[in-house]
Amino acid sequence: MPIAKISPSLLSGDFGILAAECKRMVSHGADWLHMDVMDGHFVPNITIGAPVISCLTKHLDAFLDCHMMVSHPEKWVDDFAKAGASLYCFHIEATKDASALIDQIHAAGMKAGVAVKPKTPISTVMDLGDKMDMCLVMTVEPGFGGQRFMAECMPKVAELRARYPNLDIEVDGGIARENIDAAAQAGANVIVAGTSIFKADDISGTIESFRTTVNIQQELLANKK
Ligand SMILES: O=C(CO)[C@H](O)[C@H](O)COP(=O)(O)O
Ligand SMILES: [Fe+2]
Repeated sequence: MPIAKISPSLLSGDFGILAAECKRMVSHGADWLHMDVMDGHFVPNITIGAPVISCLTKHLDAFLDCHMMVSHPEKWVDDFAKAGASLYCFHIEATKDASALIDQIHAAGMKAGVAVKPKTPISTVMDLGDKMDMCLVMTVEPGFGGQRFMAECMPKVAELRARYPNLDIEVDGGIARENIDAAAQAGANVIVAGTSIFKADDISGTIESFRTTVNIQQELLANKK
């Protein structure tokens, strides 16, 4: 049974003090740290690249969940591996050979994730379930934080969970206390949240409530089988 992993999105943090923001999230109970990498081409925004990850890993020892919103994801695998990224999650829409790219990521020593945009059918990644380490089902159009959660993506999570009971399934975009139940009931166990965590009055309590909700639902799903 996959356990909850809460991965705050640093996109909502202060990039001027990024290492301190990462440490702050870990001190509040974050399991992973979600790093949104945007190239201004795959998505209409630019954030950070491998040099920033490389600087960060000198200051902290944390699981870096890198969400690669980039065209040509094959190009950056070695740079991110050298920089100390833990998980390299590319978009299925950005590559012609996802299976070969997963092999490349594994050979470089990272875990491999595959992301799908809201309008991309889950069938595009269904056969990769035994090969990838994680599937990211986007719940907003990638590119910006602070958008509305798209509940209509939940059937994709449920379909993937039904076929792969042990796969890490991540949801990303607009996740908050109001919709964590829907995400967890569908079967998501890796929760990305930027706005709702960074803006919370009680950050530790928010992270803990996401974790509890996911773990309860995972147990229910496991007992249903
Ligand atoms: O991938 C992303 C945007 O493309 C971010 O991870 C995501 O939007 C998280 O921020 P928020 O919780 O504020 O929506
Ligand atoms: Fe993301």
